[in-house]
Amino acid sequence: MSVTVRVPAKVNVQLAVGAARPDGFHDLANVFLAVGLYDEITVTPADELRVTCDGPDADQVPLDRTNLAARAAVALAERYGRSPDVHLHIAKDIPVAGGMAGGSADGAGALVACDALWGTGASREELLEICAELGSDVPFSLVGGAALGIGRGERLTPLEVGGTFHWVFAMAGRGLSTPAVFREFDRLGEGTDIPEPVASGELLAALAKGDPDALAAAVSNDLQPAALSLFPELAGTLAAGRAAGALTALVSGSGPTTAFLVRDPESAAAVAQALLASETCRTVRMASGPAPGATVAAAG
Ligand SMILES: C[C@@](CO)(OP(=O)(O)O)[C@H](O)COP(=O)(O)OP(=O)(O)OC[C@H]1O[C@@H](n2ccc(N)nc2=O)[C@H](O)[C@@H]1O
Ligand SMILES: Nc1ncnc2c1ncn2[C@@H]1O[C@H](COP(=O)(O)OP(=O)(O)O)[C@@H](O)[C@H]1O
Repeated sequence: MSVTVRVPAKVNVQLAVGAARPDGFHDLANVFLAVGLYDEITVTPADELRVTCDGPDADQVPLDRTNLAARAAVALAERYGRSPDVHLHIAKDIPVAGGMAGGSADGAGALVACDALWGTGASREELLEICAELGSDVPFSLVGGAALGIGRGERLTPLEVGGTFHWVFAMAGRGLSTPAVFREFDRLGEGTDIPEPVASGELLAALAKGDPDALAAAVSNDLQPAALSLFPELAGTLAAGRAAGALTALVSGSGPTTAFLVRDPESAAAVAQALLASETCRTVRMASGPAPGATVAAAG
C-alpha cells in the first residue's frame, strides 16, 4: 500500500509586510496563487521514519527529521497516538529555497498522504491546524487555487479567479533564506513608519476578472527590496524579462526566484528563451495558475 500526493508551488502576487511582531513574525497581506509546478510525495509503510528525495535540487534537501514532510508525518502521528514509521519519498520539481514554498508543499503533501494511508479521518480544519503549526505557507499548499493569507499568512480566505494566468519563472544560481530576507526588510525599514498590511482592491479585482494587464499593474512585493539588497544580481534578471516583453516582473515571495507574468503560452516561450539567453539565471520554467492544492494522485 502506498499513497502519492501532488502539491503545487506558489507565487505571491501581492506580499504586503507589516512591522516585526514581538514573536519575530510579521503580519502579512499575502495573496497566493498556486502554479503548475509540482512536488510529489509518496508515503509507504516502513520500519522507521525515512525520507528520500530525487530531482534537480535534491542535494539541498535535508533528509533528517527537520524535513517538513517528516515533521508533518510526526505531527499527525502524535495527534492520533500512532507510530510515524513510514518511508516518505519526495519527487522534487519545485526549486529549493526559491520563494516558491517547496518545503511547505512537501509538508502539506506528506500530511495528506499519511492521513490517507493511515485512514485517520482527520477533518480539513484539523489538517489546516497542523499545517499552520508546520509553517506560515503550509496551509496554502494544502488548499491551492488563490487565497489571501493574513496573520503570518496562515489564516486563509479563498479568492475568486476568473481565468488562467501564464508565468515564466527564472531560477537563480543560489537560494535565499526566508528569515534572512525578513531581517533585511527590518533593517531597511529601521526608523520608518511601516503601515498595516492590506490587500489591494485592484489586485483582487484583476484576479477575479482573469485580466493579466490589470494584474500586472497591481502586483507588489514588499520583500523585493530586501531580496535585491541581499542578491543584487536579481535586478539584471528582472530587467531581462521586462525587456523581453513580460507584462510585469517581480521577485517571488522572499526570492530569489523571479516571476514574469505574460499574456499567453506563446509569449511565455519567448520570454523564457530571452531569459536563458541573457545568462542572468540558472534555468527557467513556464507554469500557469491557479493550480489545485494537495491532491491524491495515486493510492494502492
Ligand atoms: C515569505 C513567504 C511568502 O509566502 O514565503 P517564501 O517566499 O519564503 O516561500 C512566507 O511568508 C514564508 O513562509 P514560511 O516559509 O512557511 O515561513 P515560516 O517557516 O513560517 O517562518 C520562517 C521564518 O520567516 C520569518 N517570517 C515568516 C512568516 C511571517 N509572516 N513573518 C516572518 O517574519 C520568520 O523569521 C520565521 O522564523
Ligand atoms: N521538504 C523540503 N524541501 C525543501 N526544503 C526543505 C524541506 N524541508 C525542509 N527544508 C528546508 O527549508 C528551507 C527552505 O526551503 P523551501 O521551502 O524550498 O524555500 P522557500 O521557503 O524559499 O519557499 C531549505 O533551505 C531547507 O533547508
